[in-house]
Amino acid sequence: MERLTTLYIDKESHKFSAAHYTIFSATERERLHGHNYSVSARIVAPMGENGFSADYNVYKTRLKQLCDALDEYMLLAAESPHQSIDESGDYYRVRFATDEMLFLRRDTQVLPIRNATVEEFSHYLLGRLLELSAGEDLREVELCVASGPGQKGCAGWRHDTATD
Ligand SMILES: Nc1nc2c(c(=O)[nH]1)N=C([C@H](O)[C@H](O)COP(=O)(O)OP(=O)(O)OP(=O)(O)O)CN2
Repeated sequence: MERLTTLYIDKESHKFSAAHYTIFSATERERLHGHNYSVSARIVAPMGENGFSADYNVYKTRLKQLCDALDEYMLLAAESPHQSIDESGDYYRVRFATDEMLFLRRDTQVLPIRNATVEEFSHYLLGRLLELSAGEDLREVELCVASGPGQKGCAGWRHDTATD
């Protein structure tokens, strides 16, 4: 029987501070505000002969890199059905219901997500982590994003054995 191991990576340094607003409907959104988000991961991989599975330092480095790419930005959801985002010189011009908002482009990340929520951030970051980990023998990855203590969203991936 194959031996599998689960690695948990939950480091205080895996965090990003960002501004956002959650969109609830075509006419309702939160006010702009910020969170200190923290990112953690669970990785299932086969045990090697020498009692070592996947090198967690590799995944720590990647998670840090992903957090740094979002740190101290305004995060906008490009795929929201309720807002439009256009480039206007140095700014992104965002239209939501009757609101028009300008954000400096250099302070802003426009992400391929439908809402600026912990669940969408977790799916986005999981996708990015899997891209960085392509070709590695991983069986499951779960990535969680917390907007504060006690509230988080997680996205999961499982190796598709049908394609082996
Ligand atoms: N399913 C989700 N629901 C909500 C999300 C989310 O990402 N996914 N996000 C928010 C808000 O952006 C944000 O979390 C504000 O939350 P709130 O609980 O009001 O404030 P705090 O984070 O400061 O938490 P406290 O419990 O008040 O300390 C809302 N919903």
